[in-house]
Amino acid sequence: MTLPELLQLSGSYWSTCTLHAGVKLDVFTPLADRSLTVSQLARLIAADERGLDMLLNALTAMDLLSKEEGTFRATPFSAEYLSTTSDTYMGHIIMHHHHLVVGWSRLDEAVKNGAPVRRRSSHEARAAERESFLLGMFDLASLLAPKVAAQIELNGRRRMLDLAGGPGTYAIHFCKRNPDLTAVIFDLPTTRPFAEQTVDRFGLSGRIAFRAGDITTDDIGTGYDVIWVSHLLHSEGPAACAAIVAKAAAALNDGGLLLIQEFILNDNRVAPLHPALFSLNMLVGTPAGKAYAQGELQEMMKAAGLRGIRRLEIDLPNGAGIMAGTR
Ligand SMILES: C[S@@+](CC[C@H](N)C(=O)[O-])C[C@H]1O[C@@H](n2cnc3c(N)ncnc32)[C@H](O)[C@@H]1O
Repeated sequence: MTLPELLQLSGSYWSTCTLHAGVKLDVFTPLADRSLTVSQLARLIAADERGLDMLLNALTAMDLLSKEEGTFRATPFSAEYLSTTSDTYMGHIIMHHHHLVVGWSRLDEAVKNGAPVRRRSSHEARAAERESFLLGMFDLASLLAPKVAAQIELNGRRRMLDLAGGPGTYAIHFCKRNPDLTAVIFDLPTTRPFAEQTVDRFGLSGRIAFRAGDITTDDIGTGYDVIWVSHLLHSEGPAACAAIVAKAAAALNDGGLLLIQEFILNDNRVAPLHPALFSLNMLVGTPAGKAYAQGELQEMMKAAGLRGIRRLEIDLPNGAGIMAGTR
């Protein structure tokens, strides 16, 4: 690393906060299909003109707006991803990132005390935070689930459990891809409205049911041909994860397939970068969560009595990977 790169890294949260403010104030939606002056937009979103002028100029400097003759307009890119009117709006995940900033700013405390410094997104979030978290999961998973579902052979498998499935994005895409498949999304009771709305939007309410419960204490049912566990384990400590994997293995039919998607660390735990940082995200936000190394996941699956444990050859961003094992 060079010194300019170090200083750039240190101050890069300024750009992050500028993006978050733009999304939080929803400046992109009114600018998606027309140009407005600062005063016009300030009236529309009830903001101070001086502050908004600075924000819009900075967003223009960041290539998220264009400015011509004193009027601002969204770029085609920001109209596609940052306008609430777009089907590919990414604002929920950006607002989820925004809610995490306060916790990250106290990372040093979490490291000193080994304890979280913010509310847990899945269990303790306020309504607006829960919405950004769950719909943000939908934003992210929607980019990957069609590709994942296309690369995992589920021929002959009829019943899927999407364990901690959140809004059910993966259950939806696995069902779309496999016409004979039905699915159950298991998640906390507070997730139900988000999952049911999403499933309904895809016209799959007849094939995908929601089952409310806490994986650490409640029954998840039995008789599944495939169980998909995506981005759950990192929120729990090793003992709880081993218990979850064992519970999932026990809920499979003989020959059933367990699939675990996580941000997976190499066994020396210093790479890839995203899982290494994600571990810290779990430190600030959960009592015992962390990113797991591939060897740790393999051990949990082996201890649960699974066979044929392997990492699927599916190329995913951010160090994500999918482990598979058969009962
Ligand atoms: C990071 S999200 C992942 C959602 C989805 N699996 C995906 O990959 O898009 C984690 C999900 O686990 C759920 N969850 C966390 N702890 C849980 C628990 N103890 N019991 C049931 N669900 C839980 C959360 O509500 C959330 O929907």
